[in-house]
Amino acid sequence: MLLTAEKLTKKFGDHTAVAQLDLNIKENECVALLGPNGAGKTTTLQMLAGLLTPTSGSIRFSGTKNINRRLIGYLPQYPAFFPWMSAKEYLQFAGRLSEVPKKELQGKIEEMLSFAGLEKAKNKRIGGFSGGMKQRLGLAQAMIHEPKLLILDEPVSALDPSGRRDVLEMMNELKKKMAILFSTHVLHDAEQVCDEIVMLKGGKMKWCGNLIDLRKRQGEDHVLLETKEEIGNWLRTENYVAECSFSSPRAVEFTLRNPESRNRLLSDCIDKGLTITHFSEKGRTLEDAYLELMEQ
Ligand SMILES: Nc1ncnc2c1ncn2[C@@H]1O[C@H](COP(=O)(O)OP(=O)(O)OP(=O)(O)O)[C@@H](O)[C@H]1O
Repeated sequence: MLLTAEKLTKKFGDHTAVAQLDLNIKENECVALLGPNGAGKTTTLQMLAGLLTPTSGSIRFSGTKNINRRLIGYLPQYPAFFPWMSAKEYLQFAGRLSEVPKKELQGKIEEMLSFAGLEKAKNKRIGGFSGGMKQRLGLAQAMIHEPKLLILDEPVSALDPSGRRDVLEMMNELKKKMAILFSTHVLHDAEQVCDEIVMLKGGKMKWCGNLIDLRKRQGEDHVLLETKEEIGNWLRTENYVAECSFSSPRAVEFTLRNPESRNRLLSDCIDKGLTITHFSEKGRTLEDAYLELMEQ
C-alpha cells in the first residue's frame, strides 16, 4: 500500500473538520475525494501532504511513519503564482524547491512544458495566462520531481469545459505513472478519471468504493410500457409494481419492486392479450445514486 491513513482526525478549536477517517491508496491508483463544500476535503489533503498536523490518527507512506514530501506532489485549490515570472522561470523555481538534481532540471522543465502544452508560452508572464493555462502549469510544478503520489485539490472546479477537459486528460496520462488523490464536488469529474471514490460529508466518510459498486446502486428498475390495446387496471394491484402512473390508457410508467419480476410482467401482458409496442427500462443516473448516499 502506498498510503494508509487510520482514524485521521483534525479539529479546529471545537470544530471537527475531519473525523476518524480511514483511507488506503495503492500504487498507481486514482482516488477521488468527493463531497460538498465544507466536507473536509482540503483538510484531509493537507494532512496527507504533510502540510497540516492531524489532531489524532496516523498516516503511513510507503510503510513508514514519515511523510516523505519528495515523494508527494501537491497542487492547492488556489495556487499562488508569481505573476511576473514566466512559465519556465516558475518551473525552475518549483524544480529547485523539490530538489530536482541540477543536471536534470532543464530537461525536466522542457518535458513539463510540453506535457502541459505550454511550450509556446514558456517565456510569457504567468500574469497574462488563462485559468486553464495556470492550472496546467500548476500540475506541471506538482509533478516536476516525479512524485509517487500526486495530491490535487479541486484541480478542475474553477475551469471552463475546455480547461476541464485538458486537465482531466493530463490526469488520465499521469495516472499511468503515479497514484493520484484529487478532490472534487462534481461526480462527473470523478467518473472521468478515478478508480476509487471516497465520499466525505461533515468530515466523515459516507461511502467508499469503485465506480462499478456505485453503478450497482443505480438499479434498472424504472419501466416504461406501451401497448396497442388498453392496459387496464390489473397492473396497479400487482405486487411487483410500485409507483404506477398512466400517461394514457395504453402507456404506463412504474417501478419494478425487483428487477427479476421483469419476466413475470412480460408474461402477464401476453396472458392478458396485450401487444407490447414499447418496453424500456431506465436506471437512475449515477448522480442520483451519489446524492442518495450523501443524504443517507
Ligand atoms: N483553518 C481553519 N480554521 C477553522 N476552521 C477550518 C479551518 N480550515 C477548515 N475549517 C473548517 O473545516 C471544515 C472543512 O473544511 P475544508 O476546507 O476541509 O472543506 P472542503 O470539503 O475542502 O470544502 P470546499 O469544497 O468548500 O473547499 C469547514 O467547516 C471549514 O470551515
